[in-house]
Amino acid sequence: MIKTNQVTEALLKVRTKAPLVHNITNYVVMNNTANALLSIGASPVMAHAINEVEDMVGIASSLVINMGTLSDSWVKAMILAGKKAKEKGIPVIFDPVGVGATPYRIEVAQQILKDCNPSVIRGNASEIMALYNSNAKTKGVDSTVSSNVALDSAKLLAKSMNVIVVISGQTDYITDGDRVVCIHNGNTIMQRLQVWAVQPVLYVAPLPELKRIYLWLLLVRWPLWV
Ligand SMILES: Nc1ncnc2c1ncn2[C@@H]1O[C@H](COP(=O)(O)OP(=O)(O)O)[C@@H](O)[C@H]1O
Ligand SMILES: Cc1ncsc1CCOP(=O)(O)O
Repeated sequence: MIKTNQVTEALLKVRTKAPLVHNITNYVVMNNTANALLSIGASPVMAHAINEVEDMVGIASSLVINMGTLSDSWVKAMILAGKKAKEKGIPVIFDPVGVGATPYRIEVAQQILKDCNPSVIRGNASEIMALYNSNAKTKGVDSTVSSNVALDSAKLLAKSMNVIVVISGQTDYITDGDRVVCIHNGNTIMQRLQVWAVQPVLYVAPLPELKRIYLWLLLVRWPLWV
């Protein structure tokens, strides 16, 4: 059971410390991601140059890896940054956008899982199923099944990798493999627009108050984050 004061304290910590959040994220969501982080009091930075990602991780409080728009140099940067984050002991939040759609995305996602040891994985149902079972196929960046269909895969993935897995969809699920938290406030209009979830940590200002719980749960579970 999450207590209200834990939630308030976590949010206050973010506002007080304004932690630097290093994002390597796709071109589609980049701007919304920065604004969402700013609106909760964090300090975002987007950096994907191979020559600087390790230094940026060196001064960051967490690293977000979103593989929405991939290229070889971006993948190299993601791996370098992820390894450095692991070495430094800061959380890595992984959004395996479109995994299962192409062999390249499956290969990259598996490499990130192996090398970067994420603390949180956030995806839609198809992505979570494809991450757990690389034979599962997806169509693109949107899910072809509803979020409850992926719950077993999410739990098994969470248990086997010791991560928190978040499935977004009509109902959002958050699991550590044993416990499951459900957030029932989806709206089909949101499915028709890009970047509502943006990142695992970024349910913020323009959304209903309930969405913030999503963020708080993650912060409470990962106090090191801030
Ligand atoms: N099928 C759906 N029905 C109702 N709401 C949905 C549905 N799919 C997604 N949503 C809402 O949109 C939010 C973002 O989910 P998703 O589209 O998977 O994120 P993103 O666009 O970042 O990939 C969810 O948390 C949920 O509130
Ligand atoms: C349409 C599209 N194509 C590649 S990434 C992307 C957006 C994905 O958004 P999100 O990172 O919120 O899943």
